[in-house]
Amino acid sequence: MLGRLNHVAIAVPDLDAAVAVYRDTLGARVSQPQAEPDHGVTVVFVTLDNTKVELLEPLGEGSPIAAFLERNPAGGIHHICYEVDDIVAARDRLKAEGARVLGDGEPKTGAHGKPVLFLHPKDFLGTLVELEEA
Ligand SMILES: CC[C@@H](C(=O)O)C(=O)SCCNC(=O)CCNC(=O)[C@H](O)C(C)(C)COP(=O)(O)OP(=O)(O)OC[C@H]1O[C@@H](n2cnc3c(N)ncnc32)[C@H](O)[C@@H]1OP(=O)(O)O
Ligand SMILES: [Co+2]
Repeated sequence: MLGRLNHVAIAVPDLDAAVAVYRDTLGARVSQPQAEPDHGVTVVFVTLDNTKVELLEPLGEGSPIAAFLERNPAGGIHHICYEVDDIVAARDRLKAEGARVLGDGEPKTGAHGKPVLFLHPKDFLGTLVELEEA
């Protein structure tokens, strides 16, 4: 079911400071910040040869990453995103196996303009998993 690793996401308290670390200290290619109000985050993508790193800063009230940053004030790895060919088929298969799909269970449009879903970290070895349709 799983395809490529699309991105690893890092939640950060200060996006400008995080961009400086990746762009200036690590010498990586970084995108412009992209507000994603439907997801409660602002995103910057770091493009690597084989995958991406997604830097996430909370946006607005009730951001889904707010509690994570309260527990990890310096930031930390927040989720891992895998590509799937058919996100609805993947969701239905995972639900049938007892995995919890977060939110209302319907795919939302993610930062790449493609459908995404999130799976509960307690069902996946303590790691929040995002699925993105390839
Ligand atoms: C930009 C769009 C998109 C893209 O295209 O890439 C994105 O990436 S959007 C990214 C932000 N959106 C989301 O993360 C949506 C899905 N996430 C959620 O709904 C919530 O974050 C959550 C997973 C339900 C957790 O919310 P929280 O408020 O922290 O809930 P709890 O406090 O009840 O936590 C329950 C339990 O799970 C542990 N936890 C929480 N977050 C993580 C995590 N990121 N990784 C690992 N474990 C996590 C938390 O510690 C609790 O554990 P216990 O204390 O042991 O109960
Ligand atoms: Co993501």
